Amino acid sequence: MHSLSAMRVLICGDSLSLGKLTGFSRVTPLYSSVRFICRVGNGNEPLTLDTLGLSDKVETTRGNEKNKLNLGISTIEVPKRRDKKVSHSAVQMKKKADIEALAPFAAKSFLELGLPPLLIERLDKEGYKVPTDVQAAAIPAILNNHDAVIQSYTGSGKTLAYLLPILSKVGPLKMDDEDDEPKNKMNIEAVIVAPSRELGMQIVREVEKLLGPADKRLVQQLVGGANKSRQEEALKKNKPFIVVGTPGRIAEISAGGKLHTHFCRYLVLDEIDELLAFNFREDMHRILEHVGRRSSAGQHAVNGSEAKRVERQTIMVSATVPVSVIRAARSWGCDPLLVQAKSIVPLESSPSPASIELSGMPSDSSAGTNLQAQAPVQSLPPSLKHYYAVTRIQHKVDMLRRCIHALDAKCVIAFMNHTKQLKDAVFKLEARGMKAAELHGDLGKLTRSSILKRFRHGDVKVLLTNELSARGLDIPECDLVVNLDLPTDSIHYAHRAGRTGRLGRKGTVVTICEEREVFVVKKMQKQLGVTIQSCEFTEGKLVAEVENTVGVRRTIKKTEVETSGFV
Ligand SMILES: Nc1ncnc2c1ncn2[C@@H]1O[C@H](COP(=O)(O)OP(=O)(O)OP(=O)(O)O)[C@@H](O)[C@H]1O
Repeated sequence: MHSLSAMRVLICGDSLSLGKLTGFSRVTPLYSSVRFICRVGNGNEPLTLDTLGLSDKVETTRGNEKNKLNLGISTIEVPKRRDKKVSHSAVQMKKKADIEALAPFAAKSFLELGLPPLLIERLDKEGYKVPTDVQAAAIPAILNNHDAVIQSYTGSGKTLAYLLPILSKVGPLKMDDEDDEPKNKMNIEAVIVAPSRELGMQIVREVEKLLGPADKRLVQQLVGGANKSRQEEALKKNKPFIVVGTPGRIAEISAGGKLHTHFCRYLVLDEIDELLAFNFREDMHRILEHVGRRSSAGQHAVNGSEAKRVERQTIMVSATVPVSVIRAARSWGCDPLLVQAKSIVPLESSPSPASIELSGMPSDSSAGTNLQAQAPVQSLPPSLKHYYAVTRIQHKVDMLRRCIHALDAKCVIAFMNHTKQLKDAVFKLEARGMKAAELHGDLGKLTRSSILKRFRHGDVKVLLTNELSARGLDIPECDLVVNLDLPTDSIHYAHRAGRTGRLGRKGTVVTICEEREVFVVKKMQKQLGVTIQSCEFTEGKLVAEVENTVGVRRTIKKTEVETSGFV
């Protein structure tokens, strides 16, 4: 039997404005709701990536006891938005029915999550048999119409965590009982925003895979750098129900009147903390104001009154969720939930407990935008091994080469901070017989995608790149990430590092730095809650230094490191 162990009541109507956060104007929720959450023990073992034959040792910051709890979520609509009070007993009366809507963390198959048969068939065909933890948590929450912030470590399957519930409700794979026709045939039903073209195209490919060859035209990419007129023609001709793009291009086509998103049901903001960056501000403003918004009379505001917002579902996603995201989510969404692997909690009113737990450090309650103070403790895959090696600046590329040999790495991403240095590093590696290529934003879209293709296919062994490639890129074969320049903070470290060790695979991250930079590595180690070991590359081997319990340094040869499972 389930036993009720906790209940919370949350009244919607956050007074925090987005303008305070990012300079955007306020986004007003259309309605208010009271949502209550009942945790019940279910006695089942939660699903882990072990069931996929992959390791998953990450625990949520809420502790083991809470990880074993399941969560029932439900919403009672309340007529008035801000000040209507709902009695505790009314919430309790609803409680029993809501327990039915538990997120099945222990799901062993996609069927258990309530996905439609056609979609499950497609998943099966593509080799997706078992949901990951974050998918098992997020899919029921989104299917139950909740706004959500999805946070879990890099490579844990967040893309399908939001795509699957959306494809269950709209498009050709949707459930039988869903409306057959969108309210307006020209209308887009889901908009997915990503901060880079590469990530946008990767999401498009994922949707295309699931839709299959016959229906893949029903997803349209709207990424920058590509031909805008062609994108507009495709929108008109193919009438896609879902678009995926970068903020600039989506906003541009929308402003030109070629993208009809007023009736849109879903807005997904992938890599939300990156989308909050200043350079996206105006485009994001337009997207948030237009997607899923319409006036009560057709498309226009009546008597100058502000257009009302329809019940758009807003889903925000990232491996790192600093306070700025929590605040934006409260402002843009309606009673958003924080969905993590094996944990669903409401984003409660300030101070923000979620971000405190994520950081493992006290929250900056003032501006809430100090990313460096918000360490992404849960953002790194558990399978990753971290090292740093000290050298002089002029020897960094040579050390990279020795590092690749020592680890016998097959597919390497090396990060530098300045575009100018990339070419030089490529030249040095190629001169030593190592296939390398540079990837950065100054290259054209076609060049970028052709380089990525060669890298994915193994024709290029080392990809030298900058921050452009740190977010979201999924190259499962990548077995080594090297920081040739230090990332700006621990959040950037986490996203760079997350290009390897995806979905439980082994991966190694090596930061090559100067002696004077070691303290920064130590600081990131502390913020991230991982061990970044000092190492050297000698005689073709990685020689790691470990500190024993009494603080005396000793050196272990690579063979020793291997036996203890470090590499
Ligand atoms: N249920 C599943 N079974 C098998 N493979 C899966 C499953 N879900 C996702 N994957 C694969 O796992 C890999 C990582 O997924 P995805 O890119 O969505 O991770 P992510 O959490 O979004 O990472 P990041 O934070 O870096 O963006 C992809 O190759 C994806 O195809």
